[in-house]
Amino acid sequence: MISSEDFSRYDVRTYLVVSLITAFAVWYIKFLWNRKYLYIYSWKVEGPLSFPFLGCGYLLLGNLINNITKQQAKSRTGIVRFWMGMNLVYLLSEPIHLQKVLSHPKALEKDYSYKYVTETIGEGLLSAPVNVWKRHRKLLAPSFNHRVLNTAVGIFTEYSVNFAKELQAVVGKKNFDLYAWTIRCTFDLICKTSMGINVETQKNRGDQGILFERAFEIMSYRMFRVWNHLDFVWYYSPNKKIFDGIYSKLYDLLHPLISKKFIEFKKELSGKHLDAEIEEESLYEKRLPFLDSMLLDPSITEKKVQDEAVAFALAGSETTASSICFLFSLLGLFPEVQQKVYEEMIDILGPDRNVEAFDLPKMKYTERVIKENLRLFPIAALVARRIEEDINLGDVILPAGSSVAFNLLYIHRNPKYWTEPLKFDPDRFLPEEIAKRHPCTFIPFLYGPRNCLGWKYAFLNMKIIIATVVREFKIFTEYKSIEEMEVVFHFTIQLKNGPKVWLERRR
Ligand code: HEM
Repeated sequence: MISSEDFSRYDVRTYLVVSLITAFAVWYIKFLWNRKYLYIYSWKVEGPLSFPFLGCGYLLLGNLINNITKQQAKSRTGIVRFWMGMNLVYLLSEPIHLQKVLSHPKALEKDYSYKYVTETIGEGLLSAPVNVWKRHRKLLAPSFNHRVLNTAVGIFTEYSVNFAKELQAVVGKKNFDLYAWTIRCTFDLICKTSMGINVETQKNRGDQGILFERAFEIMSYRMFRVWNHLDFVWYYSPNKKIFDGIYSKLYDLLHPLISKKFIEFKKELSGKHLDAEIEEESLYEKRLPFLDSMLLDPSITEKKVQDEAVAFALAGSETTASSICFLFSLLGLFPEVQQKVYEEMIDILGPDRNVEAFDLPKMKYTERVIKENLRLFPIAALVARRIEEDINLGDVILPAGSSVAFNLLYIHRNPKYWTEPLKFDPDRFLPEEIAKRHPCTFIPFLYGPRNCLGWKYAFLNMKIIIATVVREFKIFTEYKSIEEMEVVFHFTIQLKNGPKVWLERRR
């Protein structure tokens, strides 16, 4: 028998549940109504099946980049829309669309998902909101022109020579961990050139750089596995603990050194009048580590410099190291290309001379090889921006509040613009061939005002490493074709089964 007390308790519970459901339904309808224009616009563009709340989240499971590429390959218009949770995202691939959006002043803000990058590594250029980004980019850009970069060639050479010496230890060893060896070199280099700090991971065989691969993997879990967006899920996830461990290793290494530098620099500058022209000129005359140009701004805080240092350490070392891994596999796969690179280096440098700044523009064939490597394997393969104002692409309007994403792997292998896209052919980058293509068919460093700040640095770094290594070693790989070189996406792309290379001494 149900007593009257039970009955009223039951009544109250029902009342509470019904009220909660009604409140949620009202909130949800209002939420949908406020965003109705997003839904109306989205219906006009083709895209995969999506579910309430989850959107097309199922595409993000498994091999994310492959799943997205398959969807794009089906598209007739070059625009695919999909819902990432409640976020409307347009995937663009037509060069004219890319050019318009990437140069648009209201498409400079990074996508919502970068919030998780900021939460984990702070507000560096990579993920900073536009107001912070503008100021920092202006301060840092002068350090990344050819003239200033050339002042650092001696450092790049010294570290690359050490890299080649270190590699002697793995000669003949099949499937050694090339990434681990390479990132020690690129990490030491970025710390030295951008912060003026000797971290010596190459000498000590340190693991800070190696951990970045894992850090990027975890960061992409946070961004693309939508349940990790819920703070309480992330907070208790084992990945968070691993990430925090990696971050604190990096922080413990960089923080005291940067802190000391910050205090010394501010002391040195106090009372001095800073003239913009003198500041820039001083970069050429007395080589300053790149991040020092930030310290010239009296309003800059130590936290901002720390955030930028971490962003540079990640963006500047991991990308170049991964790119070198792809490149070495390709040089192993195409020995005739490797031979031509070797001959070019012998022509320019002879067998023993170190690279100097004036040698770099002469490395024309090697530059084409680097570009063809970046076409086939664009390291930062998936990037996204937020649309703050409606952008009209002709047939389609990208509504304010939506996002755009660019799958560079698809753009760079699109058969509409690249004949035999899986053929490794550096001569696609002969000047006369480049002239035939739209500039946005090849955008490994993106395009427009928020492109990669370090692209010239990356070329310089890669050219010097290649010049040093190919004169010492012949590179081999177990891969038999480019099709076999399957990639996985972890914020950057990596070879699923590693570079599979080994080295033999040339002399
Ligand atoms: C092969 C090497 C590299 C590739 C393929 C690459 C690619 C990219 C791409 C595609 C972006 C845009 C990311 C986005 O919008 O989400 C980017 C941004 C950036 N990269 Fe690179 N990068 C490379 C090397 C470097 C190096 C060596 C540095 C530093 C020395 C660097 C520093 C940066 C910075 C600071 C940004 C943020 C720029 C901004 O928002 O203003 N990158 N990079």
